Amino acid sequence: MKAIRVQGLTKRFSQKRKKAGLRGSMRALFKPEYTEKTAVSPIDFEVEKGEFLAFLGPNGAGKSTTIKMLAGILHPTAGFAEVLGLCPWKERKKLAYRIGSVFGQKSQLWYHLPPADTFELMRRIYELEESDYKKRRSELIERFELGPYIDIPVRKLSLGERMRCEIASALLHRPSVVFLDEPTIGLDVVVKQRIREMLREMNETERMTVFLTSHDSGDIEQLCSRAIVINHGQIVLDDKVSSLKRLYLTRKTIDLVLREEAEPFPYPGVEQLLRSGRRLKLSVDTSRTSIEEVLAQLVGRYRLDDVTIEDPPMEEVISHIYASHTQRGALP
Ligand SMILES: Nc1ncnc2c1ncn2[C@@H]1O[C@H](COP(=O)(O)OP(=O)(O)OP(=O)(O)O)[C@@H](O)[C@H]1O
Repeated sequence: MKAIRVQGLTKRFSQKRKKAGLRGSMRALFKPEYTEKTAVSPIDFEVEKGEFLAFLGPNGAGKSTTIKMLAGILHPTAGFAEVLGLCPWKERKKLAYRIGSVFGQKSQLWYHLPPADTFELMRRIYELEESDYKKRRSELIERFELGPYIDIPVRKLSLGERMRCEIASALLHRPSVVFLDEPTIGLDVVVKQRIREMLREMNETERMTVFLTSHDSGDIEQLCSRAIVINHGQIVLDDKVSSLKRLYLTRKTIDLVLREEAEPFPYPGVEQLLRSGRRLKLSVDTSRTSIEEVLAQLVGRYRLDDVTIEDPPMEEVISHIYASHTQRGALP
């Protein structure tokens, strides 16, 4: 069964243009000029119930605009969408009871109050029955390990603690579809990993459909089964994450700080990006050699002070997709 259906969904924004200076301001006031910006070109896709979908793209690609249309916050310029059988912008209120959303860059918790108070507000907004609410609340507190934070004002929480509370608060009313817009942004590796585990568990145990946008290829690799890549408002790829990994997520960067001056590290499938003082930065082609193998070699050869492993930026993945698709003539 489909949780989300989208056909020809389009959003164009009309933007007022204003030249610099007082003259420009006067002109814009009396004779405004507008330009049209296409944020989302006609796009089509479907999401199965219980699917964990990655919706990817560089900055300004149209991800948030699409989510806003699917959540009923924005009216599209054209096209059709159905979320849980409802038209988001026509049946927004009805849909709100069945979906949840988390915007990593925008808190939904009251800043000066503890998360427990926002939970209580959510209970009222969603008209949750007292006993069911209490059961769900304890379940989420346990699963997201919120015990120590639930009664502390949000402003005093770390980003990772706050994010766990944000996600739990969005799940209080047991939504069937959840939109997560950059839920791991700004978090350190350990917290990111913990949040990923929690999300995976929720998706598996509750068969919740998750629509995730992220710039972090780690989120996608570890959580999602399918990925849709959007760029300039157009879908450029809709495929299994396993194919995305095999074809496009084939590079990782290892950044090392060594105890001694860095010596060159010639190794098949490894390219040296930087060697300066004690710093060595390498790019690993994971289709040729595994990260584990390279790390084992590095540990055997050098004494290490620090190691960071990074995924390629989304822009790089997109240009890789473009390069291979345009070669085949599949993209404009
Ligand atoms: N209210 C608006 N008015 C005019 N243009 C807008 C508006 N909202 C978004 N846009 C434009 O639409 C395009 C898509 O924006 P959107 O926020 O959907 O991108 P995104 O993929 O979510 O980017 P990011 O990853 O940076 O959040 C951008 O060029 C943006 O400037």
